[in-house]
Amino acid sequence: MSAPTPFPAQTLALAGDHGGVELKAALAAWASERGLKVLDLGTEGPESVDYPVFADRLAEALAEGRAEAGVLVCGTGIGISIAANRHRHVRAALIHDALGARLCREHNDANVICFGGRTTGVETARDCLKVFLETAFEGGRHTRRVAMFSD
Ligand SMILES: O=C(CO)[C@H](O)[C@H](O)COP(=O)(O)O
Repeated sequence: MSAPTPFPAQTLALAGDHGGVELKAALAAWASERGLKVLDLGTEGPESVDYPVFADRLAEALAEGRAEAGVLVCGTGIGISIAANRHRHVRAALIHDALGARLCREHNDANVICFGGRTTGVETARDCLKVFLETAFEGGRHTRRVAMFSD
């Protein structure tokens, strides 16, 4: 059931706090069915945990080449995206719709997509993740701007 993807992600890492645990599980199952390797970095259950820890875990997995793309989920997706973007190699986008999912790849070369488990439904998040994985970075004028993130 694997589909060709212009975003060369073979392994998708997922992480999140207790506010995102159910959405993360649904997205992990979807990604696995789609033929992606899935690296679930926790959290596993409903016990309260601190989302920066999980943003850091995912950033480390990307830096070490254990995954090429990531999904982060907390209650709103806000805190975990802020935490993830403190890492220079992470370009994390908090996404609510398919247009955002497309544009964060085309314009921003996002390598991590973030969702709110308390704000975004499973179906919407799945649609957004599909678009995210199927959309290539456009390059051109956006290359210069994205390079400025790490200057
Ligand atoms: O969305 C989040 C951060 O942006 C967290 O999931 C949220 O703050 C956790 O809240 P609580 O401890 O009340 O479950």
